[in-house]
Amino acid sequence: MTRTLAFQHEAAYVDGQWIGADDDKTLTVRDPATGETLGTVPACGKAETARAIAAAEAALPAWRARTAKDRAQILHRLANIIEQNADALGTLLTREQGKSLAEAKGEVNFSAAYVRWFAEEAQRIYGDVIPSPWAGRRILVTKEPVGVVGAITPWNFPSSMIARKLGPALAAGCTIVIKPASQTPYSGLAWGELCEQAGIPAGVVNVLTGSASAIGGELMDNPAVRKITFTGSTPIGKKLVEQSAKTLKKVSMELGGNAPFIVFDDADVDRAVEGALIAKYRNSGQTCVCTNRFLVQAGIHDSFVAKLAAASEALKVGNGLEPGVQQGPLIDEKAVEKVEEHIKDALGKGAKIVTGGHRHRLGGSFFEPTVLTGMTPDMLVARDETFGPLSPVFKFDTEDQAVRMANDTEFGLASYFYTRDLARAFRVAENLKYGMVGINEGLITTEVAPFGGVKESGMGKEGSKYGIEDYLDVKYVCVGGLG
Ligand SMILES: NC(=O)C1=CN([C@@H]2O[C@H](COP(=O)(O)OP(=O)(O)OC[C@H]3O[C@@H](n4cnc5c(N)ncnc54)[C@H](OP(=O)(O)O)[C@@H]3O)[C@@H](O)[C@H]2O)C=CC1
Ligand SMILES: O=C(O)CCCC(=O)O
Repeated sequence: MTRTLAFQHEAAYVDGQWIGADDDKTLTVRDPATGETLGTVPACGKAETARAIAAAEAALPAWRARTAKDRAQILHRLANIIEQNADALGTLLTREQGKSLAEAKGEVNFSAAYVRWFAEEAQRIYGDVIPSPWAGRRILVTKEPVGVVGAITPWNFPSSMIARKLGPALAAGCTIVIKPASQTPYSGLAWGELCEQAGIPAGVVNVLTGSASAIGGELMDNPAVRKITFTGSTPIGKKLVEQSAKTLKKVSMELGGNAPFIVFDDADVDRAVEGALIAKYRNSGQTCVCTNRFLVQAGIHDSFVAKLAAASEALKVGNGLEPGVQQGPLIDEKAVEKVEEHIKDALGKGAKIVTGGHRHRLGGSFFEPTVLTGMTPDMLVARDETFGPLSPVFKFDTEDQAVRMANDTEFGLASYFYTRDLARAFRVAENLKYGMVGINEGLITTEVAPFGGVKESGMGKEGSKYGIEDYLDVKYVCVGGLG
């Protein structure tokens, strides 16, 4: 096993063992900032996945039999270990993903926060006693772990997307098989070492890298897996829902978005620009809750655009390991091509570049933070998630028009708007067909609130008291013969 960075494992973690692929095949992992090869990970397939599922199934009875307090203590220990190693885990994350070290460490600490939150929730899995319609009987409701969970996670948050799945799964008494994204597998494999250090028994957590279709296929087909949790693109999410229907598993899907960021004439424009920067450029625009469309009311359009452009231009682009860098590279060349395609399409239909618009002089997959104006609904970016540092500004006149434009998408994940009018705040929040709404705030993700979308952005919630429900089955017990 080669190991150059702390927590960098070049092996999959199955049943408490570090293993290679059966055929010794590997995948290469690159640093998106330098193009340098970081190392390899096993290219596992169906057989290794079946063994991981069998290990998770074997570990299930003992794990679910532990007291909630015991599971909570272990999860708190896991959170402590993550926090103690935030620097090393953050560095590993920046190397494989590209985001700035500050954001990477923030993500790692956020992982710890999820684990800690669910350590607490483990102890609040309450049932009910329902008033019985029959004399001599009692109606009890209990909640039980669903069983083995299959988790598939993306490259944009290679640590925290695992935390929001592993945390509730383990808290509920489930065991888990995780497939991290192939571009960022090390932060996923690091969970193996973290769980080992926390004393989580072999088989409770398994992490496999390799072929998405082979690992995913086995996770979907194997009847022992009772729940699938996925974060990634909508087309793959739909495919997994279809595949998992053969064995009728519970599913949670955190899929794509097309977040509107509406700024009304009565907004505090400086506050809106501050929120816009984080809602747009966090992780270089590569989050599913990133603003995809700015909708700005005519009266403040020009001043908002001028301030947003100045702030976008001032962002420091570079290798995420360098001090002060705010914008790392995009994940790969394909991601850059998508941003270019959206810009080219918009310019062809009449948009204007206010700032940026091109590949960054640093080369590779670095891209200039970009602001476009003169946007219209027929442009690609109005429908399709850019997943990059592109701020397209659409102008509107009335509140009704803004809400109509915001809702004119098949997605429904995050939305944001800025206003100082209280009645408008409630009206617009209620009319936005989104799972999450930020009013006068551009960063709303927290472990204590329910994260999730409606429409084609998916189903299920992660984080909060709701986030554990998908990992539980409700059982009704009727006790008779009580006289
Ligand atoms: N909601 C979100 O947070 C995310 C949204 N996206 C959106 O999706 C676009 C494409 O990104 P991309 O990385 O390709 O997203 P994908 O949905 O392809 O990948 C997400 C995860 O799913 C896995 N996967 C891919 N194909 C299958 C399959 N057939 N069966 C099982 N698992 C599979 C991937 O594995 P592998 O890495 O091995 O291919 C990865 O672990 C982005 O530009 C963005 O718009 C992307 C990432 C996160
Ligand atoms: O992009 C995602 O899938 C999750 C975003 C998490 C966050 O907002 O930190």
